Amino acid sequence: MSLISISNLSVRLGGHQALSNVDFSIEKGEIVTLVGPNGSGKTTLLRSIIGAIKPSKGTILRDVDTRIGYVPQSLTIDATLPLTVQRFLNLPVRHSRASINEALDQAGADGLQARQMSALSGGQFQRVLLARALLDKPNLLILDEPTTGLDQPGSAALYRQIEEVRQHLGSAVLMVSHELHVVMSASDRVVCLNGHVCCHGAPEIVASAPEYRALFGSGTQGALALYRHDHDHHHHNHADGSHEHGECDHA
Ligand SMILES: Nc1ncnc2c1ncn2[C@@H]1O[C@H](COP(=O)(O)OP(=O)(O)OP(=O)(O)O)[C@@H](O)[C@H]1O
Repeated sequence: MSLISISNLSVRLGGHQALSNVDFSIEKGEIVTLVGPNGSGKTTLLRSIIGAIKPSKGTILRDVDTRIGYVPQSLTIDATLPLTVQRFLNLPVRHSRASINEALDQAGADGLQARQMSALSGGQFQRVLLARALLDKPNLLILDEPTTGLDQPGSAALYRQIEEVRQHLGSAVLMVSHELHVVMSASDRVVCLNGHVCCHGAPEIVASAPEYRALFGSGTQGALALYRHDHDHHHHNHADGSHEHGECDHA
């Protein structure tokens, strides 16, 4: 059975239709990247998978063996609140010192135990979030734009760390990424979301799809298009929210 198997998922948030009729699954050990413009429902899909958002329609099935580790897009910690890394990793559930040390080590954040959360650099903070996600030895690691706020070298280093973790744990990885080289080189599958699944498949198949090109284009313009998502394809049946793969239904 798939680690996660989603069918016909629709989510409404405060009167807004965030997701419509999404089918999606993730298998053991695979790396799946979610791409899509801002507001396209990527975080909503991830939060639905971890059970933080209740779907208005559809089903999300988890294999009994599925253990999820989740790294959120951002986490605000009150800077006036004294909170060491060690204590943060013991919330809400206490873990042994050995497990905490091991998780920090795997996340490349060894030695930060006694530091204040509010005093960490962006890269260290993301690594501590990664360590927290590793505490329960997940076989599915879910990361929502893990390199947000990091510069290029910091971001490359974090992706290397994630790859190391994946090899060590043999876990599947589901992540949102805006970084083209990561999407293209490090994913088994790419899912392009825009309220519905626009397009999905192996990176090279998705890359040749008009929907993907509308997102990525080429060069700098392509990187910008990722955020703009010039939508030059037609959505048949979009008004009723039905699923549409267009010319990219190769998966
Ligand atoms: N609590 C809420 N109430 C109403 N609308 C919401 C709520 N949370 C999210 N939305 C809307 O749902 C849509 C999907 O949001 P989501 O955060 O999933 O997008 P995203 O693809 O992760 O975006 P980004 O790339 O900017 O992180 C957006 O239009 C957003 O404004």
